Amino acid sequence: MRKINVFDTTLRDGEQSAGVNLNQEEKLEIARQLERLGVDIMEVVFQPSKGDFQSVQQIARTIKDCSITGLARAVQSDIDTAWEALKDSAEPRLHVFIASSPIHMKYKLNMTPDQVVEKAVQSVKLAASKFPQVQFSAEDASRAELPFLARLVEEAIQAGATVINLPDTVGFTTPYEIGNMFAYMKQNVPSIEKVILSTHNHNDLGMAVANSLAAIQNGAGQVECTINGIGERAGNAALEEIAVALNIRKDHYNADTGLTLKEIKRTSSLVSKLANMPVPGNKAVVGANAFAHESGIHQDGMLKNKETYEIITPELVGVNESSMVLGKHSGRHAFKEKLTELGFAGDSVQFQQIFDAFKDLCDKKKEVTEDDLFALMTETMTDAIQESYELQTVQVNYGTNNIPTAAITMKLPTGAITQEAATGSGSVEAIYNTLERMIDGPVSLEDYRIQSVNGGGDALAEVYVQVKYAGFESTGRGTAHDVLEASAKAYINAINRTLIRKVYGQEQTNKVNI
Ligand SMILES: CC(=O)SCCNC(=O)CCNC(=O)[C@H](O)C(C)(C)COP(=O)(O)OP(=O)(O)OC[C@H]1O[C@@H](n2cnc3c(N)ncnc32)[C@H](O)[C@@H]1OP(=O)(O)O
Ligand SMILES: CC(C)C(=O)C(=O)O
Ligand SMILES: [Mg+2]
Repeated sequence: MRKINVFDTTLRDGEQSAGVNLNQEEKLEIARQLERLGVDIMEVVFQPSKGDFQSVQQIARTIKDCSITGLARAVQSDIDTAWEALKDSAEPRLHVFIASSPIHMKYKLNMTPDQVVEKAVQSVKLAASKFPQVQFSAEDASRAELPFLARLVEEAIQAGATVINLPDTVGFTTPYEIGNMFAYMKQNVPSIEKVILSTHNHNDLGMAVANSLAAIQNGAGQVECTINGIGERAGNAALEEIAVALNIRKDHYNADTGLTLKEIKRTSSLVSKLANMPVPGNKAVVGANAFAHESGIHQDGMLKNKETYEIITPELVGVNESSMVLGKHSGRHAFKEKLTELGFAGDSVQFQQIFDAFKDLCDKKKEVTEDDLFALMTETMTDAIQESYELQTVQVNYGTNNIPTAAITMKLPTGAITQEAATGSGSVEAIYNTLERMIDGPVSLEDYRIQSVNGGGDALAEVYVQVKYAGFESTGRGTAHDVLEASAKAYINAINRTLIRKVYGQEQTNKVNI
């Protein structure tokens, strides 16, 4: 099995993402996490500003378990500044680059190919006189002429480079082409075996990871990448995708990174938060949906054997567990599983009724949550349950000069009709004090909210309550044209729901909001 060195450039090329600007503490926090992840090399800066300079020195002094590198143009002052910033690190390293494609040499550098070779040699020699490890990058290598590229690389090796990087700077190449470029170097650069070959790919055509893997297959022993694939323009190759692809497909690549993969999710979240770049839900390996299953056939497969639809275990990359999202594509197996998880075991007649209600709800909502399900279950069961409280009449006597008094007639779960009256500081409290007397046991009102369902003078009042009763917390709703009647109904609805919980054996600690 070949060991592939991971060269993380989140703090250099990643920070080149439009809009990303990490401060000193943030950089150090990311560097520490990259060390925990186990990257081999961390590129932390290019041309440090005053603030950056201190940050780089701090990282260089703090991080012990991986090599720290800076980036420099083929310019003496860049190399000197990088040395000052990095000389205290455990294994200082410099990455020197110069462009190698005709378009870059002619228009950007205004140099001939011979001048580029000369500059490259001078700067690699200078870097090698200071740094124990020197990497040379032929910028825009994927658009360079191969014979010239081979000459430039050979000269850089002769000058003292220990790593040669062939970047696809503008994300232009394809897996097939990059494979050919690496194979060409192996065949046409006499000293190639003395160095480690590195690959560095951008994602302009969405092929950065595929190109990195193709380069590895064709001899690259180092891969340059960033967490979450952040970086200049469309970004760099995503570290987590490369590392997991190599790990899962060892059979195919026969190569591995040796990273502590269970640190991946944490690293991704940290970088996303500090760089203020949200990770798309469908992003491979670290997206919120990477281990979420929504459709019935997949969920059924997952319940029978997870390997039917999951090639990566969530635990491998530090995600707690995969999830089944209930939605309009879900089937009976997943639905039943969820109900069982919630503590309901209903018989088959009820199950079909609840499943139909669930499908109706899916037409109205994008995602059905556990709270929705619990509401659905309790509503269906409230209708079905024989033993429940039922409001018959409510009458309230209210006046500015007398104490509000409520009188209520109610059918009890036993079927008996009973009447009761009580006072309160307001009409609603009078109703609730009366109901509490009629219900067996103390009830604590935790929340009460009221709203109108539709505008106008004949609007319906909707009341929402949350109560604690018989060791359970439960919610209830009631609607009526009159707010007092709606209040009484909501309260009774909440009490009936706790009765259902008792019947269906919900854990007493469960709290479900509707
Ligand atoms: C592919 C990459 O990702 S390369 C890294 C890109 N990252 C960055 O540029 C971020 C940091 N950059 C900076 O802080 C600034 O651009 C600096 C300090 C490096 C240079 O700033 P300035 O001196 O103002 O120059 P500016 O950025 O406008 O232009 C770049 C100059 O470097 C030259 N140059 C570019 N690459 C190289 C190289 N590898 N070796 C030598 N010179 C180079 C350009 O030809 C241009 O030179 P010119 O001024 O003679 O025309
Ligand atoms: C500095 C080099 C390696 C680079 O970032 C690129 O070519 O994309
Ligand atoms: Mg780059």
